[in-house]
This record gives sequence, C-alpha cells and structure tokens, in this order.
Amino acid sequence: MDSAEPPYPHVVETPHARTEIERPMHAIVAVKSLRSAKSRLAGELDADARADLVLAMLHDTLATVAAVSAIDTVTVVTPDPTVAALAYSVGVTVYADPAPDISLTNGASPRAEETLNAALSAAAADIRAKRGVVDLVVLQADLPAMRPSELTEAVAAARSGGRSVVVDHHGTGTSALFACGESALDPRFGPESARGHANSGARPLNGQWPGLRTDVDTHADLDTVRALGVGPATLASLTRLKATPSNSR
Ligand SMILES: Nc1nc2c(ncn2[C@@H]2O[C@H](COP(=O)(O)OP(=O)(O)OP(=O)(O)O)[C@@H](O)[C@H]2O)c(=O)[nH]1
Ligand SMILES: C=C(OP(=O)(O)O)C(=O)O
Repeated sequence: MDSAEPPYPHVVETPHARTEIERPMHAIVAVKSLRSAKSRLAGELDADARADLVLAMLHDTLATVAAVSAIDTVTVVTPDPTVAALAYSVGVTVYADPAPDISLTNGASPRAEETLNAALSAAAADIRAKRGVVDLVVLQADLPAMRPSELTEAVAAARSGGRSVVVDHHGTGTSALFACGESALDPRFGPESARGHANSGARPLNGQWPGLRTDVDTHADLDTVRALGVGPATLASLTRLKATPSNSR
C-alpha cells in the first residue's frame, strides 16, 4: 500500500440503492482450526506466523464486508475459539463448525473439502431456518485486498437470480458463491471448485474485481495482494513477519 494513501482506502461505504423487492443478503465465512490453517505456507512460515496472518486477513475481509450495505449480516463458521473470539469482537455471528459425520465417510477421515462443504451447508441451513428465504453468499476468509465496491458490484450481479460464482484469479478456485432466492447453496469448494460450481449450474459472474478474486494460499498470492493493496491488519501482520528473521524470504 502506498504510504501516501489513507490507512484503509478500501473501507469506504459504497452507495447501494436498496430496492423494495430485494431480500436480505447474508454472508458466510468459513475458517478452519488455526493449527492446520494455511498449510501451503508452512515451508516459509511457522504455525504462529500462519495463525497471525489468517486472523489478520479475516479481520480485513470482515471489515470490507461490513462496509458493503447490500450485505445485512455475517456468520463466521469455525471450530476455533480464537477465530470465534475475533468474530465476536467485530460483532459477527459465530456458527460452531459441526463435527464431521463419520458415518457418511464409512469411518474414514473425511477429505478437507468434505468438512468445509458440510460446515457451509450446516451454517446455510441454520440461517435459512431462522430467517426464511434469504440470499446467501459464501466468501473466502482470505481476501485482504478486496474492495467494498467490488463486492457491491458482485452482489448486484448475483441478485439477478439463482446460484452464481466468482471464480478466483487462478481461474480454478472460488472466491464467492451466491445462492439467491430459493436456490440451495450446494457448496462444492475444494480443488477445481470453479468448475464444480459451474458444472452444477452456478453462473460465473463477470467483473473486474482483482481484490475479490485474489484469495491467499501461497507466497505468490501474498505478492499479488501486496501489489493490489491490503487492509491494515494484513499490512501489520506482513510487517511483523518481515521483522522475524526466521520467516524472511
Ligand atoms: N469451518 C471450516 N472452515 C474450513 C474447513 N476447511 C477449510 N476451511 C476454510 O475454508 C477456506 C479454504 O480452505 P483451504 O484452502 O482448504 O485451507 P487454507 O487454510 O486456506 O489453506 P491450506 O491449508 O493451504 O489448504 C479457508 O478459509 C479455511 O480456513 C472446515 O472443515 N471447517
Ligand atoms: C477451497 C477453495 O479455496 P482455496 O483456494 O483456498 O483452496 C476453493 O477455491 O474452492
């Protein structure tokens, strides 16, 4: 981020004219246990550094979502008490990640994406059981360069109906999955999820949304979001990481 810029240029409320027929939109953000988070960065960052970065990116992602008036509420689904504490501290609802149903996996350990998709489906069902037919968006938790204007535009495009997907910057993953109206969420996160969502009927959304499309899994992704400009929590975390000799690149 250019030091001449204001500290958090992307958290500026974006104007959104709510029409009478619009349903409330609820965001769901999943975060796994900090102990196992960001394993693809394990070669360069130790567990404490990865946890610090995950919390910082979550903080910035939630701040951006909070600045989008088209999104009414946010639920963080997580089994992790530290993540839950952060979510509570910024006024977000927490849905405790249900334990994986081993009976569905014949007693074998479920694959990572099975537990993620099960957690997302359970959170979505809980929200709709409590609030009726509402529009839903699952957002990645690691979108530190996302701007409110990008998310506002994506929400507007998704409102035209059904299930839709924001494909990530690699073209293979999913940054956001929308389920509007009566549509089931039917999450298919995991490897090649962009194709999984499109093949199951989700409409890919078009838009110049580099921040929204850049979730962070690798050091190359970190370089990309740095170049786009990250929020203050992520910037501070990256500064702390740089200051730790064992984590320098
Ligand atoms: N609540 C919940 N969130 C999950 C689960 N599995 C993954 N997630 C979250 O879903 C998002 C994408 O998950 P992954 O790409 O598998 O995990 P990651 O920590 O981002 O990165 P890697 O460990 O490198 O795969 C991240 O925000 C994860 O924290 C789960 O079982 N429960
Ligand atoms: C799980 C996904 O995200 P990631 O890029 O973090 O693996 C996905 O895109 O479906």
